[in-house]
Amino acid sequence: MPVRVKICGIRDHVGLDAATQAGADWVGFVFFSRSPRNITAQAAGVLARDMATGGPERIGLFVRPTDDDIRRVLDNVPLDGLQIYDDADRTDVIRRRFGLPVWGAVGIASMQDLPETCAVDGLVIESRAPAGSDRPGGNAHAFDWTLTDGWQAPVPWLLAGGLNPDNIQRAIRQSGARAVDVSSGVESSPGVKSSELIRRFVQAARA
Ligand SMILES: O=C(O)c1ccccc1NCC(=O)[C@H](O)[C@H](O)COP(=O)(O)O
Repeated sequence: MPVRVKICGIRDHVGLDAATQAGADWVGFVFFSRSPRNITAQAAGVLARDMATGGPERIGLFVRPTDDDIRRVLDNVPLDGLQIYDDADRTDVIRRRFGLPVWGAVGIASMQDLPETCAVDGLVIESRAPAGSDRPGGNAHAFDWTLTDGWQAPVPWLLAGGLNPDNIQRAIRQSGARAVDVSSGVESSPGVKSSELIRRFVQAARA
């Protein structure tokens, strides 16, 4: 089974088309106002509805969302899953309330941070936000990939944080990941996706 790839922080057709053509498994829309990748529900709705069946699945990212935050997005955007930050206690409730698969994002600094159990459908394992960052993800910040090598993950998981076309093969080798998630590493500037970097990233991840 080839390594599965998520291209996160899609904001326009350039990024979406590049991710689709490269054969990405998922694309992510970030609903977090402090992110350079923030997208409105209206704009994400246009992109998400334009996507052909059989292409990438559509994941919505939220940081400590209220039910209303999620509902407002779902009223406009057909999503296939939710990725939740900083709200481990509520992920199970969110999952049952909205009837969609939920991934929990976990920032790790040491092996002790790797969950042994969880009430989500998937985990996004990424580095803890560096000091001074005002967002829990999308920081282009990598962690020691060997930490996950040999980890008995309770559910399928994605490796994230600081990945790019030049380090992805080493990251996969060292971490044992079978799915990966990238945002900053396929951008020409914060929030602006590069078709060429997306193509190179997916190709390298699957090589
Ligand atoms: O991208 C953001 O700005 C962001 C803001 C708040 C929560 C999550 C965010 N991004 C998540 C991702 O793009 C990925 O899941 C992951 O963090 C990889 O990011 P990067 O290190 O930029 O590749």
